[in-house]
Formats: sequence, structure tokens, C-alpha cells
Amino acid sequence: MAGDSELDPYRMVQELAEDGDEIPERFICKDTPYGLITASLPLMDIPVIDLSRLSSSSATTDEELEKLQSALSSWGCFQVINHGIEFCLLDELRENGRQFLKLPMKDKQKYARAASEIEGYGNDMILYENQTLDWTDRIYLLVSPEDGRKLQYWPEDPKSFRVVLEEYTTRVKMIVETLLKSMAKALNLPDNSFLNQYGERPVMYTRYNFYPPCPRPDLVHGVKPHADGSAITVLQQDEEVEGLQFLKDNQWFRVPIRPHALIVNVGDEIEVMSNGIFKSPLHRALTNSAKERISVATFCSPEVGKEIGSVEELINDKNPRLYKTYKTVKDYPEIFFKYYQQGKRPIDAVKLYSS
Ligand SMILES: O=C(O)CCC(=O)C(=O)O
Ligand SMILES: [Fe+2]
Repeated sequence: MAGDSELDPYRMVQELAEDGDEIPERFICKDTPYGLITASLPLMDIPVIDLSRLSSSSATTDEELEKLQSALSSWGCFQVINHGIEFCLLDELRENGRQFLKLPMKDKQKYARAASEIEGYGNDMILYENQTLDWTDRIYLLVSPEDGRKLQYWPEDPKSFRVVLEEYTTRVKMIVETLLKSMAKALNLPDNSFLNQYGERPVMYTRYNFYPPCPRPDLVHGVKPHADGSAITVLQQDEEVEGLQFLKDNQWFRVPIRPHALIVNVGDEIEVMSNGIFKSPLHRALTNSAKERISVATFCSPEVGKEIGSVEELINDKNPRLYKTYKTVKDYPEIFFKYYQQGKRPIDAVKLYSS
């Protein structure tokens, strides 16, 4: 496809990458308040949580709960091992995304995102005029609740795309429930303290992020620095190509690749529910000049209409309430995307005191 890419908001990054060395101006990041875009950074000593120890009540459970509490109050994220998802399912999930991406553009076009929607196959959403765009294409799908799925956006090629994603969704849902219970236990709260706010019909979106090779990885973001608006995000990383980084104490760290482990980070909703004890971490994804990268992120949020607020037992004279309550899926997405696309932190909109 030829044409002036800067004037064509629907042009995929994949096509720009195939065109050659020019990066349209709109992708070039002129302002980096969180530091230079570079991969020359220390590797993160990422906490590792063994999910099988959390789900059984054995002698090692308490130790694992302590690790969980420590991971979430420092980094806000960890790697999960022994999560129970078969490795072949994880491989197939990621490979299906890759296969879809290799299809001719005309075959992918029928799943294209409509201008006013977030679901479907598309590039970075343009929400305001001078927005710097991320070097990424994506398939973005609501996967739960099941009756809210818009199957017109779910690829039918490769053939197993839909069943694999359905199965993965079921598994992630179970993992998140175990984690929410464990997180409450880790804070000495009743098991259901977070689950009560999460509800029976969580809203889950899965996003396949594709990062085509970029001729100037030092000038663009694959995904700009942000914290997730979810309660919990479960991420499958590329099995070979690094790119994800977390910020801690104003320093970026590279996330190491551990095949078949999942990365879990908490999002703004858990920061609010835990009254700031668990941190919704800033993270970003960088691009790479040699190789494309893929990641699959599942954003898990409470069911529609649930009111989110800090758990009462965590509030006392020493620890005052830090956040306003809000209706998660009703109010937050609007705030979230407006702030997010401007590189601002949406959680600031619900803080009672500015920090
Ligand atoms: O690609 C990655 O590793 C991270 C993506 C991410 O942070 C997101 O989709 O919210
Ligand atoms: Fe994210």
C-alpha cells in the first residue's frame, strides 16, 4: 500500500515496517518524562510465585503468601510458575496470533476495528490530535463475560484461534480467582475481600500485541509507559525477544524471559482496593530493529457496575482512605483512556490527595 502514512490513521505498523527505514513523525517520542528509551538496562530480579503452593494449603503456603505480599508491595508484579496451564496451550495461543498476522492484509481487514470501538484488529487508538503513536498493531477482544463476546472480531484463521483463546480464558479466570483469594490472605483479610468486589462475571479483555521490527527503537515506544487499569493483568511474553520493562524507584528494569512462565501485574483497581499497599506498576514495551515481538495480555476487571473501593479493614487512623470509590467498568474506562493516551496516570483521577 502506498500513500502518505501520516495521513492514513488505518495504516498498520506492519505495513510501515515493511516499507523501509522511514518512521512517520507521529510515532517519534519527543518527550520522555520517565527516562530514555533504551534496552541498556539492568535485568530485573523479578519475584517468582509458585501457584501450586498458593492453591494447596500446605506448609509452604504461608511462605508463598509472604513472597506474594512482598512482590506486590514492591514491584507490583511477579512471574508465575506451576500455573497449571499446559505449555502447548500457551505456545498455540501465541503462535495463533503470529499466524493471523502473517495472513494477507485483505483477509485481516474483515476483523478490523471500527473507528469508535476498541475491539478488533487495529493499530494504536487515536484519541486526541497530537498524540504520539505506539509502534504496535493488535487484536483486542472481550473474552468475558461470554455473552458479551463479539465473535465477528474473533479470527477464524488459523482454525484453532477461537477454541484456544476460549480455553485460555477459562484458565486465566481460575488463576486470577486463586490470586485474588491469596492476595487477601496475604494481607490477613477474609479470603473474599477482593473477590467480593470482583464478582462472578469479570470483564476480561485479551490483547495480542504485535511489535514489528522498528528501524529506530531508541525513538519510539512499542507501548508507552503506563500502568494497567485492570485489577490484574496476566501476560504471556514472547518466548525469545525481550521488550517489557518495569519502573521501580525511577529506574527501568528489563524483564527476563522465562519460557512458559506468565507475568502477572496488578492494575489500578487492586491498588485502590488494597488502599495503596499493592502497587500498580508503571511499565512499557520497547521495540527491536532485528526481530518482531509478540505478547498476549489479558486484562481482568470486576464485573460491570461493581463499586470499587479500598477494603474497609485496611482503613484506620494510621492508614486513611487514599482513593475515591468509583464504578469500575462504568466510569473508569472513560477516565482511563483519556489519561492514558496523554501519557498521564489515570489513577491520579481517583486519588483523594495528590502526591
Ligand atoms: O508487550 C508487553 O510485554 C507489555 C504490553 C502491555 O503492557 C499491555 O498490553 O498493557
Ligand atoms: Fe500494560
